[in-house]
Amino acid sequence: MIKLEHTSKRFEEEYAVEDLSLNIHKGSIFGLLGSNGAGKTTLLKLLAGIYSPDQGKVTLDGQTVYENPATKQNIVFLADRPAFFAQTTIRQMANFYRSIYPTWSEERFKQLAPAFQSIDLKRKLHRMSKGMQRQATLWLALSCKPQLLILDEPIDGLDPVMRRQVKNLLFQEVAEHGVTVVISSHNLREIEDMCDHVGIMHEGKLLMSRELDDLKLDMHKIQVAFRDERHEQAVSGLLDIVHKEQRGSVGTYIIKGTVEQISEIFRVYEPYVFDILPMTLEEIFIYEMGDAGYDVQPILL
Ligand SMILES: Nc1ncnc2c1ncn2[C@@H]1O[C@H](COP(=O)(O)OP(=O)(O)OP(=O)(O)O)[C@@H](O)[C@H]1O
Repeated sequence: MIKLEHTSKRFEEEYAVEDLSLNIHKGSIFGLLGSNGAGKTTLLKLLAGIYSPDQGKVTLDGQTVYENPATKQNIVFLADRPAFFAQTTIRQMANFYRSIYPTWSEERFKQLAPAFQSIDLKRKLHRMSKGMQRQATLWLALSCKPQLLILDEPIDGLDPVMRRQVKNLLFQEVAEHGVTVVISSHNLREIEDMCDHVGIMHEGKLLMSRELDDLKLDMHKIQVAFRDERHEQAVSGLLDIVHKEQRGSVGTYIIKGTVEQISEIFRVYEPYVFDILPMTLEEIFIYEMGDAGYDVQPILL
């Protein structure tokens, strides 16, 4: 379990992360969303033990991360801009990683080679394209067999085939080795595809952290047309309505609650239209955050 407790990080007088508490469970893929400057990279660097918190603490399985080599050996952080020693090949970087990660697995490195077959082991990393460098860093990271894999914008710069490949590799890591993955992204749809938990950051704070399935079960879009106007007033008093739009006789409601609870209340009045429509994660966020008092569109899009 990764735990941040009332953690803050300032640069000069400005908070990049402010009084942030968060638990990330082992074996989950946690997606961190937020606009530019929200504090995502700073949070990832706190998790990786690259930054020391100004206040609060960051622990992995109860052990402080910062300045704790024994814990940091279990963590790999891939920055949004891959960094290598000048003039090195992936084979040379692999030797370097092997020297600092006791869990490095040469067998795994070889097993993964077919997934990264476009990468020439002898080519200098600084001569590779950005997307190829990303692939190379992921290959090295997975070969370290970390407990915690922290990825800053991992999909950025990859072509669609490689995107799918990376997603599959991450799913496989979680399923087979119980790795915990934390990913930052601006892209809600990528996060929806890959993650089971999601957090939204804004101005250094965590606005929301939830399990994706819970979010989807907790809010519904309903289209309804009543037989009598008074029925609408009657149900309004019984439901947690987040948003409502009326077009002619058909109303579209966004309502919090389970499908069963909501359906039961509407069905009492036997409306002549009653449909439950699918909601995208983007819509769920917009309404959920709107309900909490935030206009989430500029935060996410
Ligand atoms: N090393 C640093 N020195 C000074 N200020 C910094 C430093 N790193 C981050 N900041 C500031 O902290 C705030 C959060 O930055 P951070 O890079 O964590 O955001 P982000 O959500 O990752 O942004 P982006 O999506 O643009 O990468 C910003 O205001 C940024 O200017």
